[in-house]
Amino acid sequence: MTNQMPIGGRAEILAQNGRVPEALALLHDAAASKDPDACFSLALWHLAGRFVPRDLARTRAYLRAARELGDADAAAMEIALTANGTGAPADWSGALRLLRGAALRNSTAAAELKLVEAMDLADDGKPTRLPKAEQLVPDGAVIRFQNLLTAGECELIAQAAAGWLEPAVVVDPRTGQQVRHPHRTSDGAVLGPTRETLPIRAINQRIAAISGTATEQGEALIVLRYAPGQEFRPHLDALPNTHNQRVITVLVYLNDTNGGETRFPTYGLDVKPRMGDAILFRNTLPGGSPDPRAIHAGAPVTQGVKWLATRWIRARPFDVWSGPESAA
Ligand SMILES: O=C(O)CCC(=O)C(=O)O
Ligand SMILES: [Fe+2]
Repeated sequence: MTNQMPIGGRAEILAQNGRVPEALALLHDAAASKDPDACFSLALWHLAGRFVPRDLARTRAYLRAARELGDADAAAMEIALTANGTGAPADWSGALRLLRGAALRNSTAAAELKLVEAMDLADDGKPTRLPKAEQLVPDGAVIRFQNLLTAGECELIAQAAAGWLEPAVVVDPRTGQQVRHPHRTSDGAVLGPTRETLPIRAINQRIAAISGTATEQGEALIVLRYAPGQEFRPHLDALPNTHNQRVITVLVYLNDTNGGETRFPTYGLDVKPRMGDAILFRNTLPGGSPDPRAIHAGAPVTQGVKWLATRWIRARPFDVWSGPESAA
């Protein structure tokens, strides 16, 4: 039986049973005989620092090897890490070259390439034009950018997230069990650096551009899906204790929604979700402490679903790899 299991799975079981040297020998031998699954497993272990020390340069080398041996998942991850600068300086044009290669063999990559080629981008993948900012409240505390994303871009983000959605959960302090969060009842998916396909990278750079921030200040893009009745109750996005505060939030609506308005009680403002529109607001006062006026909520959806992408932007570059409180 076990021999039918991909080599990565076999190595995983060995390593979990404390037989790490055997697991590594198995993977290294298989990688030397050009097994793509062994190369991909070694890439992931070095990326996560699982069973081996973390080593991003090795991650990149093993991803390249797995891609050259025909592994489509490795190819996708290599493209993402090339563009976002994980393991080597960010290289948009190198990533685009890899995507052009992948698009010849893979329909997902081909669809991504088509979307990226339709964008007006500079050589570093940054946008050359932006929609104009529209102040929704007199002091400019909430700003809207209509049609920041195209319908095709919205659809791609929702599709990319669909496979990773999980219910928002918290740990019940009494039982230690994970339970659904009554405060935020939607399902969510985190599109972190390994899932940052080129369209998503370009969109993250667009969000950075409208907010006047560096792309590296953004946390991973989060996609939320609300079913009828689901909501995000009034809250502040700023964190209670942090050295690197969430200064700005950008929300992008991925579809037209019935109900599900983003509500700002301080301003008596309800923003109706319209596909492709983004809103931006500040979460902190000039001194850096949380601004209570930024309280907001996602009202319950009345019919159909609401798809939303959220980018929380920190005061300084934010390294998703070394934990929420670390600043690069
Ligand atoms: O669903 C909404 O409109 C609000 C979402 C939100 O507040 C957030 O993602 O931080
Ligand atoms: Fe929020």
